[in-house]
Amino acid sequence: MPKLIVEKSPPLKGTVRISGAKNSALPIMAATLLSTDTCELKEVPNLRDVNVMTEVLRSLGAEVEKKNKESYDINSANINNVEAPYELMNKMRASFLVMGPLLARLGKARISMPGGCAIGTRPIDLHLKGFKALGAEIEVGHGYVEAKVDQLKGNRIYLDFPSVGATENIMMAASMAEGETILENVAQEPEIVDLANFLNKMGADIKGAGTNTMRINGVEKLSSCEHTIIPDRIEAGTYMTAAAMTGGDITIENVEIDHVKSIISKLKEAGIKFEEVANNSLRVIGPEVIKAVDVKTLPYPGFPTDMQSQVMALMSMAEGTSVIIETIFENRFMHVNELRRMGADIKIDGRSAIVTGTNNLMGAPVKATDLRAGAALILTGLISDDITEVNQIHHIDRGYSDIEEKLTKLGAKIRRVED
Ligand SMILES: CC(=O)N[C@H]1[C@@H](OP(=O)(O)OP(=O)(O)OC[C@H]2O[C@@H](n3ccc(=O)[nH]c3=O)[C@H](O)[C@@H]2O)O[C@H](CO)[C@@H](O)[C@@H]1O
Ligand SMILES: C=C(OP(=O)(O)O)C(=O)O
Repeated sequence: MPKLIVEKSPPLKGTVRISGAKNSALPIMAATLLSTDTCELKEVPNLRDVNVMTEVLRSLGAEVEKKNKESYDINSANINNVEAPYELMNKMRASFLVMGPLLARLGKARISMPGGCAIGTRPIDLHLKGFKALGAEIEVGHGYVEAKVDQLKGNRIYLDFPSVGATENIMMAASMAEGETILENVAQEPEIVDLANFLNKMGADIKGAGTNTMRINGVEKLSSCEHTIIPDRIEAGTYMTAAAMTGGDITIENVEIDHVKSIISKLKEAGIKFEEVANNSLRVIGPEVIKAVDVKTLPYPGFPTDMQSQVMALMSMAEGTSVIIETIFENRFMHVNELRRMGADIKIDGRSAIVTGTNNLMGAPVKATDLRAGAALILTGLISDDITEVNQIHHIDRGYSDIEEKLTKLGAKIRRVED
């Protein structure tokens, strides 16, 4: 199994370019199933999850051509299969996002139920509530969700929680339903806006994306379009944290500054300096001493749960004690045990982690329990004495394009080895 070897590194210096957002690319790739024409996607990140979504689309009958490292042509004119089996679902939860498009396009879908994962149980009740409200009959059994409908019909739907995935799945289905759908208490993440922009370019009629209410007028047909995926705000936040922890001075290119406001605001509070150097470029300067700050994860525009473990790594070396509260996922503290193995002083009390900074962090063999946990361990490895060996890096490859190349270019000591 490959692993990453990370050594104590000098302050990071130089420029890093952020890739397209995983959490935009995946729903947008699923949304190409709605089109009877070719969709051209640019800035698709080079990730394991994108490869899995490619496999899922091909298994449904779509033609997916990878034109170069980050551009794809996808044609779903002849999709002919409505089943996403366990073998594919099991590789990536976001595969469930094909359910809405399949229902809208073919009136049927049979999708393996996504299980929980290292960060929580992650139910799909809100997705199903939305499909039912649009007129679909749903049956759950033997590990599969089966849905069928003659014609989806617009409705008024209120989400009990602004789930990102449920918002995306329902908006994709509603974009080809008969009549108007009013979707309330929806997620407002930038990736929702990117998906709405993509669907609208294909001919959909979606208004209000980025607010808590969307109005979707169903259309009969969606066609071709060209679209560039927005930059990954979590990847950007991770490199900001790397610069902060190493006391570095780096420029991050291809970052949508509006999308990282909550991250910048928290990092500024901790003493990190930022300068907007050009359109979509940000200079990040790490201070000599990081100040402890409290963090609470929230739906966008609040502080993202996908940055919680990285900011915990930062607080592990801060001056003072911070409280980090995770409100989105009930079990997203698996990285705590690994950080403790590296000398971090962290106590858990329910959904809160109390982190007391130390300057005695030390390298150790550790495992990435999930994608962002892996990022936190790499970050901690950059400032720890001796060598950190990060195992189970398939999680990291799900969501960080070329991470060791990008970090090496900034002066980090990191390499991938095969065991
Ligand atoms: C591929 C992708 O875009 N993944 C992101 C997406 O995941 P994902 O779309 O799975 O996250 P959700 O916003 O749906 O989940 C948030 C919370 O809602 C709960 N919930 C969700 C759906 C449902 O039907 N019922 C229910 O109870 C979940 O268990 C969780 O506790 O948003 C998360 C929250 O910002 C991010 O951490 C993930 O990186
Ligand atoms: C939780 C994440 O992703 P996913 O929803 O794909 O598991 C993440 O990107 O941190």
